[in-house]
Amino acid sequence: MEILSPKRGSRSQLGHERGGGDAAESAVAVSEAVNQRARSNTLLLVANYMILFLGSLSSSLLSRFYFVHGGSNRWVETLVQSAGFPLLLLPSYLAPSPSSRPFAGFSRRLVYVSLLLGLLLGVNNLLFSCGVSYLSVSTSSLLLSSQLGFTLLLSALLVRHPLTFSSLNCVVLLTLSSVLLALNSSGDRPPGVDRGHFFLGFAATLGAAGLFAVYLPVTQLVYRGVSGYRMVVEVQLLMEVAATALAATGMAASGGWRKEDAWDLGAAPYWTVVAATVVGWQFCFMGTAGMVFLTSSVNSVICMTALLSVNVLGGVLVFGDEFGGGKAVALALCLWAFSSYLYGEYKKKKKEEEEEEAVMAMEEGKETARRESSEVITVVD
Ligand SMILES: Nc1nc2[nH]cnc2c(=O)[nH]1
Repeated sequence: MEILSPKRGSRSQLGHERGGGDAAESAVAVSEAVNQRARSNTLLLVANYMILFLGSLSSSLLSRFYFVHGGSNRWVETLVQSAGFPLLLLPSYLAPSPSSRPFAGFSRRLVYVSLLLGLLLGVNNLLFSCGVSYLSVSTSSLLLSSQLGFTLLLSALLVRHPLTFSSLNCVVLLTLSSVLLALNSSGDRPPGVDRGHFFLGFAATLGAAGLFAVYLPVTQLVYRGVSGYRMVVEVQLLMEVAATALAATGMAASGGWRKEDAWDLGAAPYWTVVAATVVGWQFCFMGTAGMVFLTSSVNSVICMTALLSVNVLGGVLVFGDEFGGGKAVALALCLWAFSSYLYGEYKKKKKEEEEEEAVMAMEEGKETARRESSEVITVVD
């Protein structure tokens, strides 16, 4: 997985920290510094994978729970995806940063770009919740898997992401897994959804897949201008403020937050589900943002789409959905695609680190030799 520029160490800084000694000693110091940096990046990455996994699974199951128990307001399902943005103030204040003032590194342009991207995310959220409410889980998973191909293409165009065998192979296998999942879905059209609404859900989900494929690489471009993880959280916070404003305006225009008469579990479970969904979505989107920052938009969309299949399994375990041979093969295909992709990327990253370490050690060796020879010349003089 490529680790983007903000995490790379400064060679001259690392080299001069020792201030003298022989080449071997300096090389060890350089190697230690590189390893330390790699270790903390890996830790952050693993934490992000876990956050994304928890967020995706919980938000998917809770959204399903909401609709299963009579919830029907698509604006509510749109709003909950971003309304938890104040929670991001927590990691924003906890994240280590050279500057203590929040949003200190923000130019006016970065604020505008973040808000604009947030509006795009808001439209995506609305389309996504329309799809979830009108389609079965497997049909929406199938349609959303098209975001893999779109993102691969747009990332190649916008951020010059290299098309590797590992990523292409994974995209093809995950797409096959989703097709298989859809072919094995028993009730394609959920009860109570007429043909018109079914096709509306179909078009909305394809729209969401397309918008997400634009959102991810553009976000990756924006992250080239940020100084660290804390700024990533702050960009995400601004995006979600804009997405929330969009959802709140839509909800107000459609009559505000009305009591949902068809809800069959009472007020306390209703608000508990809404609150838990808000938290779940924050995990999901922060996991995605961190993944884009630490790796790439392609890696991020691969993780999100692989999780769609895991969410289908969650539906089987929690809601007792049918689990036939087709779903089992689809899930196995998905796990195989994802784990072979991760392994391929891990090997690539290891090789890159070794190469970088070798180059840094060589440069450090040259620098020490140059310093020693100039000291000899001074003594002779
Ligand atoms: N378009 C889109 N929106 C999402 N929101 C949360 N997950 C997704 C996803 O996989 N695709």
